[in-house]
Amino acid sequence: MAQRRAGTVVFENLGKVYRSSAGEVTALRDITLNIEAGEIFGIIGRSGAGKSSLLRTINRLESPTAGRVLIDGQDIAQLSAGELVDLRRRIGMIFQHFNLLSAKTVRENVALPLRVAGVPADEIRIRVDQVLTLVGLDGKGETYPSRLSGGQKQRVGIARALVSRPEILLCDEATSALDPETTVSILRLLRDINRRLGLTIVLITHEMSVIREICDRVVVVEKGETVEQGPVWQVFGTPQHEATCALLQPLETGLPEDLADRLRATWRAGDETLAELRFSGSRTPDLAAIGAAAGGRVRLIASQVERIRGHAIGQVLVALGAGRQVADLAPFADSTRSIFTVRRSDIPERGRVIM
Ligand SMILES: Nc1ncnc2c1ncn2[C@@H]1O[C@H](COP(=O)(O)OP(=O)(O)OP(=O)(O)O)[C@@H](O)[C@H]1O
Repeated sequence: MAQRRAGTVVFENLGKVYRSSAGEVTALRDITLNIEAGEIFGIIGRSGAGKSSLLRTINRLESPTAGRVLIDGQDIAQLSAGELVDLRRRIGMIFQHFNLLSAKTVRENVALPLRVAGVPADEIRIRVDQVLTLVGLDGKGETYPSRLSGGQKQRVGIARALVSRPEILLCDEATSALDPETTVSILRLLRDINRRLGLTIVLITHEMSVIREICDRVVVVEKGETVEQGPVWQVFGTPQHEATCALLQPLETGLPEDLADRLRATWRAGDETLAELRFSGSRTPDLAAIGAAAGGRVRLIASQVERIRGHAIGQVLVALGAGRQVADLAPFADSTRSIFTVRRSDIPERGRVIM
C-alpha cells in the first residue's frame, strides 16, 4: 500500500460555541475542510470571523463543541494526555508577537521545546545550529531578543517551531506586526521551508497580499462559516462572495486618477472606445492577437496583470479605433467590457470632452 504523507488536516462539521456568564458566542459553524499534506493553506476573514478559533482547534488549544478534527486520519479529541503532547510536537506554531522569552538568548529560546522533551544536550546543540542556519540566523545564538529586529524575532519563532521537526506549522497572523519588506522576507522563508522540508503550513491572516504571496489554496471565513474556497488564483480571479471582494479591495488599483483625467481630456476625436479586458486565470494576455483582432487599430493604455501560481490575473486597457467592437476582443480575455466610448458627435465644437 502506498504510504500516505503525514501532515493532513480534516475538519468535519466543526462547530465552536464559547459559553460564559455573559452568554454564548458561536465562533464556528459546520466547517468541513480538507488540508492536504505539504500544501500552504490560507484561512482569511475579517476581524472576528473565527480564524483563530479554527486554527487553534488543530493543536487542541481550543476544543470544538461540535464535529471533529482529524490529523492524518486520527480524531484528536480521542487522544490521551501523553498522545496530545506527542501531537503538539508534530505541530509547530508561530505567533503575531513572536512569544519569545526575553530573559533567554536566541539559542535558549529555540532549544526550549527540546529541553522540555528531554533531548540530550549534544543533540540539542546540533539541532539548534541546524535550524538557526535554516532561518538565516547564523551567529545570533547568543543574542537576546531585545537586540533583534521584528523580522529576526519572527525567525527565532520559526526556528523554535521547527526544532521539533514538525509535520505541520501553524502561523497565527505571523507577519501582521512586521513592515511590508520584512513581511515579504518572512513569507519567502516560510515558502522555502515548505519546499525544503515538505511540511504542511496553515496560516491565518486578514490580508489578501499574504495569501497571494505564498498560499496554494485559501478558504474565506465569514461569521464562523466558510463562504468560499479554492486555489488562490481562482479566488483572486473570480471572487464569488461579498466578503472575498471586500478583502480583495485593498489590492485593486483600478485606472489611476491622473491617467483617467488625461484620457478624458485628450481622447481622440472620432469614434473610439476604451475597452477593458479582464484576465481571471484561464487566459494569458496576447497583445499580438489582440492587435490583429482589432485590425491594428488599437493602443495599449494601461495594464495591471500579475501571475499567481502560473495564472494571469488582472486587466488590460486598450483604446479601440473607429469601427472596432469590444466584442472582437472577447476571445482573447476571460471577459471584456467597454469603459467609455467617444463618438464624433459627442465631441463639442470647442473645449474638452467632459465625462
Ligand atoms: N475565549 C472566548 N470567549 C468568548 N468569545 C470568544 C472567545 N474567543 C473568541 N471569541 C469570539 O469568537 C468569535 C471569533 O473569534 P476569533 O478570535 O476566532 O476570530 P478571528 O477571525 O481570529 O478574529 P481576529 O482577526 O480579530 O483575531 C468572535 O466573536 C470573538 O469575540
